[in-house]
Amino acid sequence: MINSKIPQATAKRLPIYYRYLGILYNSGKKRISSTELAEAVKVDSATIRRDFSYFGALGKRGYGYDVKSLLDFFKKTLNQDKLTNVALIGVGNLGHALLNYNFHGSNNVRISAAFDIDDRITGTIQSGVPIYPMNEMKEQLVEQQIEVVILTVPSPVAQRVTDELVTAGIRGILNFTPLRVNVQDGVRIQNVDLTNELQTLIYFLNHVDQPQASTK
Ligand SMILES: NC(=O)c1ccc[n+]([C@@H]2O[C@H](COP(=O)([O-])OP(=O)(O)OC[C@H]3O[C@@H](n4cnc5c(N)ncnc54)[C@H](O)[C@@H]3O)[C@@H](O)[C@H]2O)c1
Repeated sequence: MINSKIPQATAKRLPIYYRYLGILYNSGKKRISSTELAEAVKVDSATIRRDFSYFGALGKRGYGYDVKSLLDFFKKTLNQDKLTNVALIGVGNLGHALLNYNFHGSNNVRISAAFDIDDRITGTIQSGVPIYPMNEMKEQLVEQQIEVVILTVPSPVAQRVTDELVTAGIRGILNFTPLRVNVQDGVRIQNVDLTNELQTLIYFLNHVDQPQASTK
C-alpha cells in the first residue's frame, strides 16, 4: 500500500518503473542495476534510489535489483494484482476516444460503465461499454463497486457532477475538465490538461532549450 507521506512526484513515477520492469521481465532479464534502470526510464539513479527508499530496502548494494521481486512489489503497490473497474462520466468527443482506448495496455484497469445525460446515447453500448443515464449513476457505481471515475463533462457542470459523484461514494476523480473542482477531504483529484502540457513544452522550447544563434 502506498504510504500517504510519499511525494506526489514519486507516486507518479511508480507506473513508469512498473511498466519498464514488466518489459524487462518479459525479455528474460533477472537483475538490473540502478544505473541501467535510470538510463532506461530516463530518471537519474539518485532519484530512483530515493523513490525506492520510501518502500524500504528493495535492492542490495553491489547486486542491484531483482527484476521479478521488484515487479511483484510494484504490482501489489499499484493495485495491479487485481482488476479495477472505473466509470466514465460524459461520453462526448473525449469520452468516446477514452472508451475506444479503454486502457488496452493494462490488464488491470478498465472502464466498465459510462454515464451521460444525452438520451441519444444512453441505453446503448459503445466500444463494449454500457452507457447509463445519470439518474442510474449512484445505483450502478455502488453495484459495480466503482470508486474511481474519469470526468469528461463540459466544465460548467463539472462541480455539480463532482458533488453527485462524491455523494455516491467516489474516492478518486481523473478530471479532464479545465475546472479545478472542490471536494471534501478523503477524495483525491488528479487533473489532466493537455493544453497546460503543450504550453509548458512550448515555454521550455522558447525560454530554456533555445538553440544557440547561428554564427554563420
Ligand atoms: N484535459 C484535456 O486535455 C482536455 C482535452 C479536450 C477536452 N477537455 C475537456 O473535456 C470535457 C469534454 O470535452 P468534449 O470535447 O468531449 O465535450 P463534448 O461536449 O463532446 O462532451 C461532453 C459530454 O458530456 C455530457 N454531459 C453534459 N452534461 C452532463 C451531465 N450533467 N452529466 C453527465 N454528462 C453530461 C454531454 O451530453 C456530452 O456527451 C470538457 O470539459 C473539455 O473542456 C479536456
